[in-house]
Amino acid sequence: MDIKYSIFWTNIRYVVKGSWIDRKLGRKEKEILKSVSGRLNSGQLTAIMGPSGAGKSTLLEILVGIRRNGVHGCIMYEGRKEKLDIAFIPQNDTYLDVFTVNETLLFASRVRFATKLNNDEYFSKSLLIGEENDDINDGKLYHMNVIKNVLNIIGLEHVQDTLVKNLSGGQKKRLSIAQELVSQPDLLVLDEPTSGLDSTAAFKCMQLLKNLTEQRLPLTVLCTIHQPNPKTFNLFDKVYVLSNQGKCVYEGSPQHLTERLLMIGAQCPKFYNPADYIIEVAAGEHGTEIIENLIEFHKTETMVTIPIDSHLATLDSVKIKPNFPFVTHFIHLFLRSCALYFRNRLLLSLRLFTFLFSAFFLAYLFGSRVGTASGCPVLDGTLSPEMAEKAMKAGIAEAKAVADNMALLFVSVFLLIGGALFTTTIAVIDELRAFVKQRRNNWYGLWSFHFGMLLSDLPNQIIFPTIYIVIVYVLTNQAPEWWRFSNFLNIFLLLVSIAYSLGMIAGTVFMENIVAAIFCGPILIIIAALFSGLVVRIEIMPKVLRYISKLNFLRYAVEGIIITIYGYERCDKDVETKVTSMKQMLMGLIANILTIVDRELNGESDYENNDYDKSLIANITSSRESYVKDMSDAVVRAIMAGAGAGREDENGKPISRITGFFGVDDNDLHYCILMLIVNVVVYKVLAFIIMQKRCKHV
Ligand SMILES: Nc1ncnc2c1ncn2[C@@H]1O[C@H](COP(=O)(O)OP(=O)(O)OP(=O)(O)O)[C@@H](O)[C@H]1O
Repeated sequence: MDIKYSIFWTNIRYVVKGSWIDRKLGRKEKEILKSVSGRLNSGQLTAIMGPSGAGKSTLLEILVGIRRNGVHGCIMYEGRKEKLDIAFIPQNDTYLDVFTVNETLLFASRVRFATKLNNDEYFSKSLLIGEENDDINDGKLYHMNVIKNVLNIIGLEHVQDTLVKNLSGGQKKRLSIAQELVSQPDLLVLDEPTSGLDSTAAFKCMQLLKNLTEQRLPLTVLCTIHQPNPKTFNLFDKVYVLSNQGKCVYEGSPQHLTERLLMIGAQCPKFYNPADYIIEVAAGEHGTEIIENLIEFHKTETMVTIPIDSHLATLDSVKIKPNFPFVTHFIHLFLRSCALYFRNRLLLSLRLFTFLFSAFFLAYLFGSRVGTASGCPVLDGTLSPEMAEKAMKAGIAEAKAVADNMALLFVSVFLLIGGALFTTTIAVIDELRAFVKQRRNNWYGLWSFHFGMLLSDLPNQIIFPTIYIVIVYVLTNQAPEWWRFSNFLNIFLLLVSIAYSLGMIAGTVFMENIVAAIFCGPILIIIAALFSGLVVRIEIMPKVLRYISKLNFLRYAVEGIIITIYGYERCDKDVETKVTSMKQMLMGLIANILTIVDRELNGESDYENNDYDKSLIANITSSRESYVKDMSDAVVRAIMAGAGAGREDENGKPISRITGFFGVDDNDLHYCILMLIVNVVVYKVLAFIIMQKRCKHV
């Protein structure tokens, strides 16, 4: 067999230190792999075997570079090939269920082909297409040919138009292999490709891999396998067996295994599967001596000989690190995200429900008059005992209506935040799991993935919330001014955009635990609500918490919405005229009363001789003008406050009582919007950074 390259690992130790809490609790570090060495030759089908928990998957992940922390020893490469393209297929591969087999492969072929074109140094025509169809300039034809050939090799032609979610377990495993084959990696690494398959399906899967190493592709395959049946076991060119102590007990061909066992004095019983026997030995079922002997034998045998003219380097340095073509990948990923968006019926229905159905329902529930409540004084401009009674009742009714409207606005805030946050969390987890594997296998980069997803979700972030806001604003008769509507809409769109980023962050941080990711949503919303001034007024918060509330995007959204709806002269001229007229009437009334008192007092002789009364009269007379004005202003304000609606600004203009209740005034609006924009940018950048960091370590 022509060996083009080898990968060898020497004295690999893997130590798990445990978390900070583990260390504090005195839990010791755990050595999972204890100085294991071995070799992988190109063009061969190699299996790592061993009892459960021996460290098979761990070794595999160390070799492909997924696990780095706690790894000691070295992994080297020797051969003439400059660069090595390694594809890793995890045990539980992730699929985008809503695509067909053909679509899945077409996407894989397109993005990987674009990468190859962008990295000339390792571009070569696909060996998967025949001579007659090798026109790589005819993109569509090229991909069709690649897919046709891969499907033929893998044996999935008959299900090419089947949705991935409808494939059997074995077919899914084949699809995983097919996705990687379109780009012809040099080394295909698979963690338990036969798990969940019956022995016939497992044999077929391994036979396929064996054929790949022998036939049309110059492929090398390394995989882990549990307990292959004899037929499957004999397919391997080499098996590498780990003991339950994390040490290698055998490295060599399956056919030589019984011979080796004999050499150390152990005998595989007749009619017994040698694979089963060596696993029993490795698990310690036949005593420790036999294991020790096998380990010793392997140690003396593992003498790595390197040809003088070979290219020797660390495996890391020869792994391909391609430059990704951003624009091409962005287009493919954008189109894929759009297709995912529309094919994911559950999410689409959830979004439609959140934004459309609930808009009509809330408008119906709150009624068409709820938005007309302005929180302004409801005095009728006359001064009479009946008026005071009427004003009191009207004021209370106004206060209740305003409270209803506030409830509607806040339900809308939480509905739109929740809708964006939850659906994004679910969608991100789905796409991110696929991304991690595909990124690891050099399909495409984070930038194109992130922006493709971001852009494909823009309609969701703009169109649905806009429809919701239009329906609610119009049907509940909110203030009929264009600028108020557009401000209101903008604030909600900014809010949805922030919620989208939060959903991304929650989905990214907890991508391995969907329950935790979903649970994060309500927690985030509750914390934001607590510091928004909605649940607890900012004024009564302890000073430290007041500062914290300044970091809260929801505070700016709530204040912005209140000013937009109730600020900026929401109380119209009519209200102002009525209040002024009432004040004047009251002024006249008080002035008349005082004049009567004045005259009465002057007519009494006693008062002429009494110094106290004289000064009283003088006081009343001299300060009458301002006194009467202040008095009437105070009485009208008291009526307004007592009636539960409306108040005055420092210039005596009537304003909605809601802005006062929340301690905001008109000048804060631009600041609120600015802060919301800042929050949008901060959360978007944060989502990207977290995604970058998170995907690096998965
Ligand atoms: N990060 C970790 N922290 C603690 N223990 C770990 C960690 N990773 C792996 N282990 C332990 O290392 C051992 C080997 O795990 P590994 O998954 O490699 O076994 P395996 O041979 O592939 O088993 P199986 O065949 O059951 O999949 C197990 O005991 C596992 O619990």
